[in-house]
Amino acid sequence: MIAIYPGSFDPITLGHLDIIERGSQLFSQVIVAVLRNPNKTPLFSVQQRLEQIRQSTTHLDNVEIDAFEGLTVEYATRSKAKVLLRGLRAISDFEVELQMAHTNKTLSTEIETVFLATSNEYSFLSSSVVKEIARFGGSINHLVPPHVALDTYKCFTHNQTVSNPIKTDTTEVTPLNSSPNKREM
Ligand SMILES: Nc1ncnc2c1ncn2[C@@H]1O[C@H](COP(=O)(O)OP(=O)(O)OP(=O)(O)O)[C@@H](O)[C@H]1O
Ligand SMILES: CC(C)(COP(=O)(O)O)[C@@H](O)C(=O)NCCC(=O)NCCS
Ligand SMILES: [Mg+2]
Repeated sequence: MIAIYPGSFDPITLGHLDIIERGSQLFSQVIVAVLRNPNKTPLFSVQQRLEQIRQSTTHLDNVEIDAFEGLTVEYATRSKAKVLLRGLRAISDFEVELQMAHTNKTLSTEIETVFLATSNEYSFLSSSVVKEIARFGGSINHLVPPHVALDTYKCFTHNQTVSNPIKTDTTEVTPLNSSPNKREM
């Protein structure tokens, strides 16, 4: 059975990756689908996000990456998917997700929404949190894959003084204000 995992993924986090990995154990194929949303101003272009997700999921044979516009259920029907996979972190997610699931059911009775509960260690984690931390020079190495950390730091370097240049070829990426000399007490 094919499942779509739709979302913004701006950028992909370890929380998303956890849902993708667990979903890939449950379904024959998982399509991670980035919504082309003209109403949002994302940090990363759709193309960048697709590449970030692709690099994060090379170890998963039955995971595909795609972008779509319009209604998710219509995209799911075109893709021959029967399931929309979504993650739940908290009650706040539940309210929004339940409304979305019910709305989608009115649009297509064929497609079911399946929720996976977040893993404990990622229950606080969102793309917004990652961007907020990176914007202020904090470390996001424990929150996103290394190449995504690098991309994200780069986005925020143009208007900041970087005392520790970001490494480009390692798995540990240096946050903007990680130098103790730069820290103001
Ligand atoms: N840490 C996480 N654990 C489980 N599910 C998650 C986690 N982060 C996001 N999700 C789920 O992934 C799907 C796509 O979410 P989305 O792209 O909005 O990410 P987000 O982290 O919520 O970003 P934003 O802060 O921009 O809303 C949603 O179903 C969301 O509930
Ligand atoms: C893309 C998404 C799944 C939400 O993703 P998000 O959790 O990243 O905000 C939702 O906004 C969506 O399905 N948008 C496409 C339009 C649509 O199908 N709307 C009806 C369901 S509310
Ligand atoms: Mg969200």
